[in-house]
Amino acid sequence: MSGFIANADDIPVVLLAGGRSSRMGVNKAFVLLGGESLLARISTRITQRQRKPVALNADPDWPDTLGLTLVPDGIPGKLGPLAGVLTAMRDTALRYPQVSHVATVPIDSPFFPLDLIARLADAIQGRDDIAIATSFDRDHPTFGLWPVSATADLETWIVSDPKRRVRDFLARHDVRTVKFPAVETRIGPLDPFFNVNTPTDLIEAEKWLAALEGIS
Ligand SMILES: Nc1nc2c(ncn2[C@@H]2O[C@H](COP(=O)(O)OP(=O)(O)OP(=O)(O)O)[C@@H](O)[C@H]2O)c(=O)[nH]1
Ligand SMILES: [Mg+2]
Repeated sequence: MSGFIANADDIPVVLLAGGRSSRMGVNKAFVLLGGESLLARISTRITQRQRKPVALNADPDWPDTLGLTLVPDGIPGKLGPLAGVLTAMRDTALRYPQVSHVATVPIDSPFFPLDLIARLADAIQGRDDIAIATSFDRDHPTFGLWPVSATADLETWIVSDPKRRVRDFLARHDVRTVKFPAVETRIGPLDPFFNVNTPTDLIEAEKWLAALEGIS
């Protein structure tokens, strides 16, 4: 579809926190980085550029949403990150019926680019396009813009595909990838999508945070 424009200001954001945090051993959203929980950091960072209220995809008994609207998965069984994406799409269709896309941002990447949603939105060329972030030649599909028009396809695929690999779902759609550059720090280049999955990652994230002080 030509002439389609995805306006970043119209795109709602859903933070993804519906995983098991099995590698961290405790709920990742509440581990502290620089004295602040990952969830609080991500929430503050996203609201710096975000106009619409931000929702949180997490378990229904989540202890503290920090004022974000809680949107638990509708399908049981913790079927992986795309279960969170599906929840985001469904919630968007319900609450913002005019909107073409929803953005997802996981709660475990505290240095994600501030221009993330604007740049992903710029890459969208049609109402049905997906846009995902890449850095250092790696895709980061949990940082994505997802067309609400793909909801039915994801609903069917997620309960029928035996492997549920994100790249297999992406292969069913038109995907735009957007490259984000490394962030220069005092100790070298940082991948803006540095991911905190383990206690060791958290220690490394503290180093990056210190190396960024006064920079971003
Ligand atoms: N809704 C939902 N989100 C998920 C699910 N699995 C992972 N996610 C989210 O997808 C993002 C990437 O997942 P991971 O980094 O592997 O996080 P995780 O699954 O909590 O951690 P591990 O158990 O250590 O793999 C995180 O923001 C998770 O919260 C799921 O089954 N349902
Ligand atoms: Mg992760």
